[in-house]
Amino acid sequence: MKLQVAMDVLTIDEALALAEKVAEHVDIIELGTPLVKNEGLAAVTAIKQAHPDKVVFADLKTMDAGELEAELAFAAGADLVSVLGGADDSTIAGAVKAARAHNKGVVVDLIGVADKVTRAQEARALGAKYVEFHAGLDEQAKPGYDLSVLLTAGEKARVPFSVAGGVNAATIASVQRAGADVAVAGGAIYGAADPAKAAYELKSAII
Ligand SMILES: O=C([C@H](O)CO)[C@H](O)[C@H](O)COP(=O)(O)O
Repeated sequence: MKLQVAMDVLTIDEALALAEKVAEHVDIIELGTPLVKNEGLAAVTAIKQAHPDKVVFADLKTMDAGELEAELAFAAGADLVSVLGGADDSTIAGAVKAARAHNKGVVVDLIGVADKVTRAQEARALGAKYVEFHAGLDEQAKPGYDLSVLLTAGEKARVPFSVAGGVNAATIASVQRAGADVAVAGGAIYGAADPAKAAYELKSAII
């Protein structure tokens, strides 16, 4: 299982500083949606230039104009882009078309999708490299939030998948047991007193 750091910081300088600290411990560096909205695709270019050996994930959460948005991000240096599972099939297919033209990939993010298992299988059939079983920051903040719901759905879908939703040192082993291909950790890394140590510990917990 790979480890992805989700950089939910707001500036290119903060992102470069964080990536510098954690890159050696992670496989995939994600530019969080707030960062891309705040700084634009220049943030993607800056991170890819600083870390050309890492897979760079632009968390665009595209909902429309799939081919155009994906094309822009791949041209800026992204290796992976996210499209929302709630988008029309044609939006996912458009992003996949752009990905194939660049030999890159599309991750379909199932945040907010009610039937995640069915949509995961549909997204995969549309050409997604993998799907993300994801509970966003707002959903995580609700009382009774439970990561295991995502893990159960991921196991059931039988497609390549990542898991994002407050993954931390206490839960990453369960993410791997569920069969995830990628564990995504944001707050557990960028919110730690020592992000490098946190990333190292998460990576070390992966067998
Ligand atoms: O995608 C995310 C969220 O929608 C804000 O952009 C997060 O990066 C993702 O949830 C992972 O972060 P944590 O939940 O803090 O691990």
